[in-house]
Amino acid sequence: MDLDALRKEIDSIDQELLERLNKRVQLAQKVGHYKLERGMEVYVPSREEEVFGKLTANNQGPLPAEAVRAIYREIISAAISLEKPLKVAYLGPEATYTHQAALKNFGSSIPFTPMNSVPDVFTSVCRGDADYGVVPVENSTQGTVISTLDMLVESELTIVAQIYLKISHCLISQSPLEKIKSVHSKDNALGQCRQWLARMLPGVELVDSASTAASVEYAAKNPEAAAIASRIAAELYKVPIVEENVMDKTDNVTRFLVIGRTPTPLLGEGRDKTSLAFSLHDEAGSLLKALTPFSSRGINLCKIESRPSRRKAWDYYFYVDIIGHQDEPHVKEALEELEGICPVLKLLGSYPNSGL
Ligand SMILES: C=C(O[C@@H]1C=C(C(=O)O)C=C[C@H]1O)C(=O)O
Repeated sequence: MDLDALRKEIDSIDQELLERLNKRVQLAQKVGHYKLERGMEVYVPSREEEVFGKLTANNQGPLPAEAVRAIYREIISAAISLEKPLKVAYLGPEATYTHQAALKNFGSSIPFTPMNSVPDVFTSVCRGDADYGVVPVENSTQGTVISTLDMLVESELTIVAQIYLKISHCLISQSPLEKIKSVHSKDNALGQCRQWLARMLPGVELVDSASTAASVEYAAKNPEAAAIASRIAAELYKVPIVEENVMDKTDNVTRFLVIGRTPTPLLGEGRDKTSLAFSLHDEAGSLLKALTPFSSRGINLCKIESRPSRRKAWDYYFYVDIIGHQDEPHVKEALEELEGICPVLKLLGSYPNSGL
């Protein structure tokens, strides 16, 4: 085999690819002008999903589907940044899992701004300081991020996309296991490692922090403290990893939401999800009545949970995710019917049911 000849061929393909990529980006810029002139959003998650879907369906290999998606994520990220400089706020500081989710969704050409709390992310998008926000919403082991659900009902923003991220926690500290006096992390992350902590560090104080990355910053300054966070956070804040994979379940996944001001257009073919919240009258059968508009139309419910409404004691909001888009006639009809049944109904957004 002639190594030089193979490399020459690679160089020539790279040149071709680069020319084609620049051509592609120029077309995206034209689309960008069209959208900006009409006040349309530049970032369109449903169109991106269509692009990813076509590419992975037509992919002949040997590139695996995830690699095709990752490559195109970066191409589209660069295209968007040439259409309009987008600003994305996320639950920071740098190197939180939310930061990693933001990168997975928007690619590395988009500038990200860390915020101190979930409500601050919402405020930043509401005020127009950021175009989009990224927040965690639920973890497969530990459940809901309450502040996100509360903010979704309170704010006028809409969910425009979702992101799933595999979460592998590390115990991070300057001290070995036997010298650790306290373990710090976000409450949801501590919960994901509860059994491991009870087994390996019984009796050690567990302290809630604003974020996983903030707990590593704390462990950098306090030698007897440990943090639970990602490998990336340990590397960024230069604190040693004492133990990897300290979460109780290895298939530990967190779902994040991208929030924005304008709804995402329909993708279709059962590939959309809609999130909503409603309250009920205090009477027998009211939950059954509220779910019938969906079941009678064959609309699949993929999540339901309840939280205190904060309006009055023992009044609840039910958070429901359904398969379908609010612009589809059968979903629209179900929502209209539901409006007549529930004292409060709030649509939280329709968006592509993807992001894996
Ligand atoms: C070019 C567009 O704008 C953005 C860039 C896309 C792309 O590069 O394929 C796809 C969707 C949008 O987020 C578009 O809307 O088609």
